[in-house]
Amino acid sequence: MALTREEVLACLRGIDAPSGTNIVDAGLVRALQVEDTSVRFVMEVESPAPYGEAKSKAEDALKKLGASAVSIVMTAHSTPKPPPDLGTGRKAEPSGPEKIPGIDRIIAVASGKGGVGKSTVASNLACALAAEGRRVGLLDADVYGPSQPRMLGVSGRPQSPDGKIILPLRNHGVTMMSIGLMTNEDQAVVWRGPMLMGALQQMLSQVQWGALDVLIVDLPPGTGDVQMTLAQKAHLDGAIIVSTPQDIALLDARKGIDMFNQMKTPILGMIENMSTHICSSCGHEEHVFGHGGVTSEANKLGIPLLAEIPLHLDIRLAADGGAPIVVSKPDSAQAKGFRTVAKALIDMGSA
Ligand SMILES: Nc1ncnc2c1ncn2[C@@H]1O[C@H](COP(=O)(O)OP(=O)(O)OP(=O)(O)O)[C@@H](O)[C@H]1O
Repeated sequence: MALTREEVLACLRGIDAPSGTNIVDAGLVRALQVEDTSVRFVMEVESPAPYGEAKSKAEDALKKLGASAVSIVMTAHSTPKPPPDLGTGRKAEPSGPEKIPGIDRIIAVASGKGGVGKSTVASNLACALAAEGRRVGLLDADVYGPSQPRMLGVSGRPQSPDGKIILPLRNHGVTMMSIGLMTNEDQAVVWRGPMLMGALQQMLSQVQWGALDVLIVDLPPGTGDVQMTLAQKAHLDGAIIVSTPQDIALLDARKGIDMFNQMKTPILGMIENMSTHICSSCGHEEHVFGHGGVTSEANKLGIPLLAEIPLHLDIRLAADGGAPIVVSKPDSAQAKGFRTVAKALIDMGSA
């Protein structure tokens, strides 16, 4: 049976940190994501060794509670190649949402569920906006599955000449930074500063973005701490919600919309991804995940439907190959939806 965030937190309150306080109240549980029976979170610790026992107890307790998959990532010092000093390793200081100097607008690309194509949409939108002449940044804030380095075809570690400012990477006209570029490839998150949330804030303020018309932020799926932190720390000009048409994805998308409404972030629109499938050999059209679900949901909620993006092999191959479809086949029917959204955002004054 699906677990709720409250059940998971209550369960984790039964696990003590070495200080004697339980790991939730000790502030160690961060970026908690509960999806059906899968639970993921980050334990923010200075050094992992003393917390190993608490981690395994938490895993056992969550499995007993009914979790089918548990992923707990400890933030810790990376030994072989320390990333640049991102500051003092302090907690994000409490402050309200702020405009980031040099960045005119910030748009979050979000989804309720993982795997619906949020990162594919974010990278194609960023490249399509760049092709329209906009100055575009892309921040990959998906701490669990950073995929933008692969999608934009960039690799290598960002340089930090003075140990403070981080120089982002650039490809296809897009300036990009990803948490994935600051970690070792086989580790989900290893951060020198102990605070993941502080790290997100620092990515916004210490990365040398230059002057941008728009920064696109690729969020982790769901409605967790990263989303909240972003909305609290940065002035978000709008959110785009990506969903596949089937009910279960829409149900989660609705939660995302609710969260943005509560945070007073305007929803610019929804995108239905994997809308129709056209067979690349025979041209037959079929609706793998149903069709029109997002359109009717958007109508119901009074939110614009920005595009219906087909499920097409070329979109996946382009994303995996490091040159999104709007770059590799800009005139194709598969690229059209993304390019239309980019133009619409510019027309609305949102990008
Ligand atoms: N319209 C599409 N046609 C074909 N393949 C697609 C399409 N959209 C996304 N994909 C593929 O589906 C997979 C998941 O997409 P993506 O990583 O963008 O999802 P996501 O929502 O960002 O997932 P997560 O949040 O879990 O990282 C990728 O392999 C991507 O290439």
